[in-house]
Amino acid sequence: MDARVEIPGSKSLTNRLLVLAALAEGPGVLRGALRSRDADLMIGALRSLGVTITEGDAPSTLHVTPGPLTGDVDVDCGLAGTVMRFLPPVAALATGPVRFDGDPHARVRPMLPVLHALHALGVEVTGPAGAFPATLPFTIGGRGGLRGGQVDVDASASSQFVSGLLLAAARFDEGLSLRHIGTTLPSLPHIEMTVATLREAGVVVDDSRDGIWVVQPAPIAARDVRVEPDLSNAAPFLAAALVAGGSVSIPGWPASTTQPGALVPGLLEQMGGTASLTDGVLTVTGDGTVHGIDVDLHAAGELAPNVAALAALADSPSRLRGIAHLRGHETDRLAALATEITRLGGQAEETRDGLVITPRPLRGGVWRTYADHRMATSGALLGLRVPGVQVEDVETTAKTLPGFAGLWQAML
Ligand SMILES: O=C(O)C1=C[C@@H](OP(=O)(O)O)[C@@H](O)[C@H](O)C1
Ligand SMILES: C=C(OP(=O)(O)O)C(=O)O
Repeated sequence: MDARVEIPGSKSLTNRLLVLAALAEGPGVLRGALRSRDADLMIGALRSLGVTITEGDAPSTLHVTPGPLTGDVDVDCGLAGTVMRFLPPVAALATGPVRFDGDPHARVRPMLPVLHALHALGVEVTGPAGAFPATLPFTIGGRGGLRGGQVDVDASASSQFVSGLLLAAARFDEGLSLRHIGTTLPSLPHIEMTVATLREAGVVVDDSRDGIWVVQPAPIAARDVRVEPDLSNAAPFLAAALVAGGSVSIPGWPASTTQPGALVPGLLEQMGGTASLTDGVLTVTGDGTVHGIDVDLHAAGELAPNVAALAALADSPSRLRGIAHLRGHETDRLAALATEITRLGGQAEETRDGLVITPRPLRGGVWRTYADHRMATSGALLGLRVPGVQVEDVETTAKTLPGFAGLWQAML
């Protein structure tokens, strides 16, 4: 292979910057924004809350004009963790009830810690039949503002509980002092991304103590910002260079970033490739050799499905650790990966906090995707090596990368 692939904007940055633009003190612009199911659900929800969002010269240019946040609206979260975890604190600022729901599987993704935190901060949170909700669906009783203060959150199931509260916190009267009280904390780079985007918008955040974040109340600056490409979505393309042999280049690779996808080049080097960054173009080269890996992915769990697919094609066993929280992702990713790798003749076992994968000769068959975009891209990787792999519902990649199948085809 010798391919160059342009990757659209980062989901995590797009949905943070949309929330901050919606809460800002004036109109702002996002350039290079992702347009995908998750981003469009965020746009739709913010519009229904009273924010004006229009396209500029391209669909990826978004003009955001904040307005008074109005309630008595329904928010469809789809399967987007960023929508279901980032918007309830915003809804608390709206003037009326905001009803949240989503896809069938979204109804089992963990929500309780963020709902508990809002309740502790004085927000009315109700579930069906009046019970306190642990998952979607639920209703946030917006009162047009929130005092804020101190709150404890167990974020061991998802960093997004912390990010969501921090993103809205500058708009609370007293800001927020948030303490994580769980034993583990996944995806720390995503919390650092939240802190960085807040600081770039002029908000003062103190993160000098482990597990404690203090956000000062302040106006959020209106800005004109460019979104980096989604480095986690670059992962399957770069990994393809190892599986098929050859080179894959991604232009627009940032020199420094808070995206956990920054770990991709190093991971692929450990697994047998070489990586170089020249003039903003990241190139990974492989010769068809894939080595097994023993890796703790708690900081970058969203890379685990692609790493697991590579591991199933490797010349030695692999162990993926630190990713128990993947059981609460789009699907139970540990179960899904173990089941699907086994279905193709491989050997993959779940551990308490990850997977052990022992390479075996694989055969073709249907690779089920469980509505999970990263299961789909993982199946595509296996199909580069194993004849007859059929990826079920490849369009599920539209969650963060519509057009994945076309980009993949063009790469080959
Ligand atoms: O804040 C974010 O943008 C994300 C945080 C992470 O969530 P978890 O901490 O729940 O893994 C990550 O897996 C997800 O893809 C995106
Ligand atoms: C976990 C993921 O998504 P979400 O933002 O829905 O949590 C992911 O994209 O891998």
